[in-house]
Amino acid sequence: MTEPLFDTLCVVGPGLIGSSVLRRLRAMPELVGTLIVTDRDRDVLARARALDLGDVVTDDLDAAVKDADCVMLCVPVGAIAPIASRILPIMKSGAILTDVGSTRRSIVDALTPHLRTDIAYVPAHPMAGTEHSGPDAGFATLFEDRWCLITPDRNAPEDAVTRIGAFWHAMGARTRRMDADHHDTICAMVSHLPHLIAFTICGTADTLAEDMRSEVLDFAASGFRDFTRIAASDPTMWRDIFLNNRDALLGVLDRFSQDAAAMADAIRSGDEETIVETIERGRRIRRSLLENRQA
Ligand SMILES: NC(=O)C1=CN([C@@H]2O[C@H](COP(=O)(O)OP(=O)(O)OC[C@H]3O[C@@H](n4cnc5c(N)ncnc54)[C@H](O)[C@@H]3O)[C@@H](O)[C@H]2O)C=CC1
Ligand SMILES: O=C(O)C(=O)Cc1ccc(O)cc1
Repeated sequence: MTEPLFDTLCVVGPGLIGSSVLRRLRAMPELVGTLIVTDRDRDVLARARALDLGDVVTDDLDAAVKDADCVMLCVPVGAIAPIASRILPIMKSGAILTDVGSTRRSIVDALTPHLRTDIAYVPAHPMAGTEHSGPDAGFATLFEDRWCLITPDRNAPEDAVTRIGAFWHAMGARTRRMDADHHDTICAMVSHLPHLIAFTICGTADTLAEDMRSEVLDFAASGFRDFTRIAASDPTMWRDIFLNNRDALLGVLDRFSQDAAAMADAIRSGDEETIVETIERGRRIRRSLLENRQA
């Protein structure tokens, strides 16, 4: 039998992401010895127990983390640094601290003064999720064939980075290592801006006159429907993402606004060439995305 990757893993926050990790681990008992689950919400803990997500399910954060070989924070971005700074002093020497947060730089900056030389900080962000949240929303195949972006602290030992990589491969993901700022720029473009646009477009539809608004919903074709799926995402999670990735997000939003204004100009002036070119570029991007997925 192969050695487990971690004797004891503690998941803080068994919501969509945490419970998906735990479900997969339940199906691969050889990967981790003991699973400890903690959350600040009693209802979440009751669901975690009912779903049999952990060997130990407790509301005592300190007790949950102190003997773990790896602590994985699966809480909203704004809660990561406060929890990490509280648990770092009591974590076991040689343990790994990781989180699945959707943003990096502000967390790293807040955490750096609290880091210990004998604990490796190796965040890993799975680029997979849904608009649902909570322990019941998770599923074991969520990470299959999806990317997981690993952004290790520069003092993290290679062995710890390799372990976290192996962990996410076992979750079914492909991994890529990158630095925090690069991560934030990429995610601002591929994830945070699309969510911002989805929330905004639903708001725009909602501010239409009452009679038109109900027609928008009655006749919603796939375009608007796709936006509403994304716009159904959790407000706390996305508030934290927007505020913690402010600079990168405002940067791509600015570029997007300029491009939208250029498209408006082209429509106003009847510039067919620019309109067709812009649409064709979209089609090319969609095609190459599908080809990459098949590869
Ligand atoms: N939802 C998604 O599609 C994805 C989310 N992420 C990131 O993963 C993290 C978790 O997201 P989800 O699983 O969607 O959230 P979720 O809302 O489903 O679960 C979060 C859990 O954290 C708990 N929690 C919140 N504050 C806490 C605190 N101070 N102490 C202890 N527990 C606390 C909540 O009670 C909840 O059970 C976030 O940082 C998010 O940015 C990453 C990839 C995809
Ligand atoms: O549901 C969707 O379309 C998503 O884009 C899920 C998602 C949300 C946040 C992330 O940091 C990564 C993936």
